[in-house]
Amino acid sequence: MPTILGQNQYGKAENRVVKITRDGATHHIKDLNVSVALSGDLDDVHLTGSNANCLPTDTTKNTVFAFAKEYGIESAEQFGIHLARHFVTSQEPIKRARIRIEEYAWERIATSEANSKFIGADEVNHSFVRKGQETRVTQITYDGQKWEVISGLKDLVVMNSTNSEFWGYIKDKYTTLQEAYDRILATQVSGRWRFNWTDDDQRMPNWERSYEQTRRHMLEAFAETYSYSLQQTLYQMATRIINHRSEIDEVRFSLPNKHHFLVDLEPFGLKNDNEVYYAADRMYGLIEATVLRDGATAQIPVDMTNL
Ligand SMILES: O=c1[nH]c(=O)c2[nH]c(=O)[nH]c2[nH]1
Repeated sequence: MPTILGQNQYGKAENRVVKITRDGATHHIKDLNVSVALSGDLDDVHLTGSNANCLPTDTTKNTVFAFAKEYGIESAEQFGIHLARHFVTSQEPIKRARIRIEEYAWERIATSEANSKFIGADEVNHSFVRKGQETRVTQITYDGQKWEVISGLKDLVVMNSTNSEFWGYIKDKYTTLQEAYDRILATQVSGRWRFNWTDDDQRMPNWERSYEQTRRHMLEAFAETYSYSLQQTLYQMATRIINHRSEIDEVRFSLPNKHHFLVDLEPFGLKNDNEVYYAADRMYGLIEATVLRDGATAQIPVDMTNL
């Protein structure tokens, strides 16, 4: 039976491009998920095996990253228009381009140190929290005598666009990782903290205020720590909470290292001066640890933060 080729389109979907613009110490982020779909005179590609009219999806991906460097990302609309026009006007067989873009918004982390020095203090300029509320969680256990309250949050995404290094690690025959002296540090925080309130006769913490302040100390520690590893940042975040919140004795974090890889733009004659990154969603390093007040015993289950 003869068949007829109907609607068809192709391209690279979900190009996760992160562009950092450095205005002195003040950094600006554009974080996009760009999907390219091209169509046109592509019958032969499907019907005969000739790829003469096929611009590789790999090329569409490279174009997204190269354009981020060459022309910047003023807005998702401007960037999409530019890409669509490029594909349609530069390749004769390509008659239509559809560019879909999701943009992830970031806000600066306002640390009290930065606020006290007014905006412009270093800490606030390169530390970001992704817009959209995290999920706040709690678990209460009562056996008729003792209470256990473990609270926390998940899906709070944060990024430092500088002040992060990673070097001096073990190198064996399988190690290919290059040492990094200025990298992006980003993670999606899942954390739990255990209250030392265990008894109806004790005064209860103000749970709402405790959450707000714990979150604030955690974010401030993330923003203010000059990091040599995500492990070190984790320890600082947890320690800051324990040092400032007397109602909390134990903190556990599960921090995926949301890797941002510098894109090699040399093949296109472009220099990538720590500006254009590929945000990988997997694989990811997963850094987990419990930090305890001196004398406290660990009770937060090891895999609780990983839910
Ligand atoms: O902060 C980091 N900790 C690691 O343990 C690690 N391992 C790795 O490859 N990159 C990183 N980064």
